[in-house]
Amino acid sequence: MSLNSAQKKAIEFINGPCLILAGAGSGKTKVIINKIIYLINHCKYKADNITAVTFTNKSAHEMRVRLSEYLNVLEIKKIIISTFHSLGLEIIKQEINALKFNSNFTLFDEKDQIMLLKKICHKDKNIEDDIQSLKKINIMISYWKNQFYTPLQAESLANSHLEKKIAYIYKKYNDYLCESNILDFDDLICIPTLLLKKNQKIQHYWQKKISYLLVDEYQDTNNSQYELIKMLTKIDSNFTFVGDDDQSIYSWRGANPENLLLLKKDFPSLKVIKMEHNYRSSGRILKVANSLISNNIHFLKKKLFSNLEYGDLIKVIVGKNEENEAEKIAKKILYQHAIKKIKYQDCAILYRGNYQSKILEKVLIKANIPYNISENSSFFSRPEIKDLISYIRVIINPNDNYAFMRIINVPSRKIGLITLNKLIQWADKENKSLFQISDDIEAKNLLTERTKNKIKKFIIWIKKITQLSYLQPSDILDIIINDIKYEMWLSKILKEPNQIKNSIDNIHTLSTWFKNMLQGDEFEQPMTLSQIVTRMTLRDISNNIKKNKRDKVQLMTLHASKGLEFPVVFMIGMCEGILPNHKSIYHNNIEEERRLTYVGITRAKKQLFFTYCCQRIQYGQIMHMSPSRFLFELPKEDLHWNTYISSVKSLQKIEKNKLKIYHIRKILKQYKKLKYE
Ligand SMILES: Nc1ncnc2c1ncn2[C@@H]1O[C@H](COP(=O)(O)OP(=O)(O)OP(=O)(O)O)[C@@H](O)[C@H]1O
Repeated sequence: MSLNSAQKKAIEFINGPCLILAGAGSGKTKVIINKIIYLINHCKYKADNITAVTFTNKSAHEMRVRLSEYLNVLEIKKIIISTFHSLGLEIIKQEINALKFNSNFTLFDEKDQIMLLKKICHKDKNIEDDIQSLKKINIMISYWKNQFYTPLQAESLANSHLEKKIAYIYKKYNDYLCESNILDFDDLICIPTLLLKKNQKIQHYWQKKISYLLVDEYQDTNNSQYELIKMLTKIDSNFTFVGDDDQSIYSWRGANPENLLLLKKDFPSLKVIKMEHNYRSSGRILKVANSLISNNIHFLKKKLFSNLEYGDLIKVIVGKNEENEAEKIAKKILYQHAIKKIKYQDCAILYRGNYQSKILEKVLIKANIPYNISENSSFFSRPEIKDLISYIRVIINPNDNYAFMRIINVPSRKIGLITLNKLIQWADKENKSLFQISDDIEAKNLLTERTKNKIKKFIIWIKKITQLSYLQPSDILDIIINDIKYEMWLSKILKEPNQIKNSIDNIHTLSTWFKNMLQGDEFEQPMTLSQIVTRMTLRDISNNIKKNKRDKVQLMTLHASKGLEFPVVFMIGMCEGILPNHKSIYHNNIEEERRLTYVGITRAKKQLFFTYCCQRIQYGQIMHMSPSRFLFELPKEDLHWNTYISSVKSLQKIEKNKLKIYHIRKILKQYKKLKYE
């Protein structure tokens, strides 16, 4: 596959800062891969001086795999290919001596953060401590951190009494993290950025080490990530950032598409190269996508074009209610599969929010259509994995209170909440960790001898495991699982045999990952236990679980579909209040919703369907829905608004014509299970 002239230009421009404005499906992955190869083979860059930053761990992995077709494994291992967070972690680890904390720090994920905030807020009667309020506080703290505001600065900038209160919670939260030698995700960017700002020697070292920086999905960088980029580069550095302002869909996570414009200001010699040739979608799909996105304000103009065939009309399917909408989608898929011989796996159903998948799943099961749902929650959110990782966290850092709290009575050691509360109070009062308090439990009079013995037994066991550090990490994990009889515990607390099986499978998967990571593979160096756990907390493992390869329809949110492509795409719930959603309508943030719709449309290669329903049940009430405003922004001549076209009738016609194919009969049976008009 040869490169087009814009792609060539993008690869061969080396001397100076470069921004590639890459439209959807224009081959940006191909360009980044080829640029790395070009840097090494033609420009004599050393592999260990090249750093490529990707948006997810999954894309980092894919990049390594694709590079392995062209470079030798040793060379690939030398290139830093990671997310911003992993890069930050790398800098922290290497520069630990210049920082205030110990090298045995552990990482807090969102659930740990919420638990800590709950504890802090619980003491304050004026602050709500329900999960939604805690999440909002967490977002606020994260926002302040990413703006590099200290709790004091946050307090002085606070506009309301509530914000002042949250700034105070922020201080408590930060103090706790510092005392316990714990970092959260935002720290992984902010700490190295501040360090590089403060310490010129360290900054020069990293600027020299990363003599060529590539950043993918640049439009999704937030303020602190941009600051980190600036610390790692000089005004005339050689770098390539690839982005598409039309695919910026993470403003709710702090992403700032205006960072694209800032680049020109901060790096005046910036060369902007546009890639507008789309290799993915039919001409009609591209026309519709261009037409939609032209309603957004653009600072950097680009217009995608395609040389592929113009393609079929885009269908708008209308259901009476949600179930009927789902049934119509199911029928279309069965029709595509049976008549047009399209594989299930080539069909994707995209939606705005996970809540939309429920009825869809129900109908797909009913219609016997195999499907694969993209799990938004990471593998590490599963309770059994959380438990085991917490065990490892305590073994690495016994003072990690949240991990300690999670495991003290899992499996049950008959150490109840009352005892735990007493331990927490003592720990607070004496400014010690729960482990330290428990280690000194003999001195506490308020507990019975029996309870003390249970705690002592637990502490002795932790100490015993801590001393096994000479063993392989996977063996340590196996010992933990055996010692605590974890599988037996799961079988006891989980009622459904399926659930038990899944959980046990997950534990085995974790154990296998430990073994693999310990040995290293062609892309990764072997790791220590501490490195594995830190990496695992960082990694969105759900992306790396080997997906069942069977032929299945793909269900996922529009956000999760970014970067993917499918021959047939169904965009469902195309109505006001869903896409755009209520919140964006209320906050007048329609442009981001339009970009999200654009991302969805540009996933489709050959066929695109929009669906919506006239009535939905919301909060127990029937709501009358109107079609999404975005549908009216598309060229009329390219849409076919369907009142029901009976795919069943066409199937029956084929039957009548004596095309007695077993396959079609089977599909007809499936059809009949569904209600239809
Ligand atoms: N020069 C080329 N000739 C033919 N096909 C190409 C060329 N460049 C890229 N492609 C193909 O175009 C498709 C889209 O490429 P890719 O997935 O890299 O796009 P992208 O820019 O990352 O898209 P998006 O941002 O929408 O995810 C791929 O199937 C790729 O193989």
